[in-house]
Amino acid sequence: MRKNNTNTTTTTMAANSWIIALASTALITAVMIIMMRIKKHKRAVLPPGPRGLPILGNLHMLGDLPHQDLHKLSQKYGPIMHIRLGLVPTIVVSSPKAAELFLKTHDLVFSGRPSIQGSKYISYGRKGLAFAGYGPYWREIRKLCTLELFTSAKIEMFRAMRREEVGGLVEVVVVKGAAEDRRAVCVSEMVEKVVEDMTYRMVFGGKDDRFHFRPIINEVLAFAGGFNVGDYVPFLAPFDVQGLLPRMKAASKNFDVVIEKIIEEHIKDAKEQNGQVRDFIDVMLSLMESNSMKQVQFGKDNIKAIILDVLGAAMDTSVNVVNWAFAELLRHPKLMKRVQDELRDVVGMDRMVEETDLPKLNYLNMVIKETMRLHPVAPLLIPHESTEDITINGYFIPKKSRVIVNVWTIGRDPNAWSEDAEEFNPDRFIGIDMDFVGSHEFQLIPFGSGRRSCPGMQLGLVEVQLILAQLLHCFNWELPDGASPCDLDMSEKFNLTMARASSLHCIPSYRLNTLKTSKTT
Ligand code: HEM
Repeated sequence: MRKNNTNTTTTTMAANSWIIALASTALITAVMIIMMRIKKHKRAVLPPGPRGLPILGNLHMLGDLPHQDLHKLSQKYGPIMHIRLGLVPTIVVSSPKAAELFLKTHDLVFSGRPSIQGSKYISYGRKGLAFAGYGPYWREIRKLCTLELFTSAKIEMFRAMRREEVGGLVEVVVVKGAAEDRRAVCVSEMVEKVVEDMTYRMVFGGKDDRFHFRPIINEVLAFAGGFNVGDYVPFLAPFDVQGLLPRMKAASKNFDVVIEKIIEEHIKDAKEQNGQVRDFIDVMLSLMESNSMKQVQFGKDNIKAIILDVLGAAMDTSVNVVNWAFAELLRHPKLMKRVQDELRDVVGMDRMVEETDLPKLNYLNMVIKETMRLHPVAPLLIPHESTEDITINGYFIPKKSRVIVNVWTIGRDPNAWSEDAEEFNPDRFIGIDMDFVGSHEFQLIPFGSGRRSCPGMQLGLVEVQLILAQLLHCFNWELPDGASPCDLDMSEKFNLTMARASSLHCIPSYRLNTLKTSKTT
């Protein structure tokens, strides 16, 4: 008995020594790993930046126009700057060279998107594209969008629809007599309406009274672009100090009710259509039925989230480019005349512009580039997030840092654009082969660049070119009440996208020899 007890005690002691030895080894390894990380971090310093407050960090330094506040800070701290938004380390990138490092050289590391509190409402729990984190899900959805929705074939498929809608825009101005009576019209409202209608027809196959998606799109953009304290100071999230959540919940519920009905109608109609695809919903429903996605269980929520992304991404962006270009041309009547002279030479005065004319309108295309340089519609892109620790130019950037690329500053960089960078001068593009995604030393990137760049760029550009060309070809425009072009208000309003703070009102007068619209040609 005693012997037995002694044996058990010896076995227990041996087991204990093993446990102690293992625990000590684990502890020493853990301490060594931590020491190595500390050492690594000590060697690599964070990029320079302003000191922040406890908890809030630098949030208090950002006002209604955060791109301008960040611009001023970057003038002091340089093109790779570190700030803290609440508890979140944030890197602000503000020069073409720095943008190339983040969006090209190390694109893979910076292709993440931060998870935001509102994603439950604005993207059905990150089931769309724009707010999905980097990984197999995002890759599969991105492939769907680029191969099935925003292809050249789809852009072509909707050409007749765009012709009809933009032709209708001209008719409204003429038929309502504004051009004849020399009455001012609200150009911003007209452009917003035509882009909305084109988007609805492309996504849903029609436009009807149920589609009042503008309010939810505004809420989505406000939530995604606004600086929601809960996203930066997680322990404050449950308190919703800015009162954003109830607004968001209501908007997303309204959207869901309408979109559910529209999808159900499409499912019913599909049976009678014999598989004929009319719009984006049809495309996605056929993918849902074929069950062909490898990584993704593709269901109705995925379709809804993608639709919400497309509406958010397509409606405000093109409208803002047209509005800013129109405003710059009103401010520079000589440049407006050059665009109109080009239209007269290329298209003639006996017919309206067709999409086949667009590639020949070189000067108009330079005007659009110059507009997007000075007035990028997403001045801070959509925030990116680093997916691992990385050291760039000797600066340590921790995993899960938010990365903001200030395209607004890049478009004004005097080293890239010379001393007249603040001037609106489309001629600066003469003889320079520069695309919109950084082909020329990353100077012009209004659609971003790399993996997360805009997949709808071609579609957006066609819409912008067509609307601008048609409005400038069919009408001469002047400001009402004898206002001087240099008095035109050019203030900005930030809501993830950057709109004009005030609407554009101007007086049209008809320019073509005959009234040939979509109905008569
Ligand atoms: C002139 C019009 C447009 C401009 C200036 C524009 C600009 C942008 C920008 C700056 C981004 C973010 C890039 C980044 O974070 O690095 C983006 C993303 C996106 N855009 Fe556009 N866009 C336009 C039109 C469109 C259109 C017409 C569509 C679809 C019909 C679209 C769909 C998207 C989507 C889905 C994303 C998210 C991509 C992702 O996260 O993978 N955009 N766009």
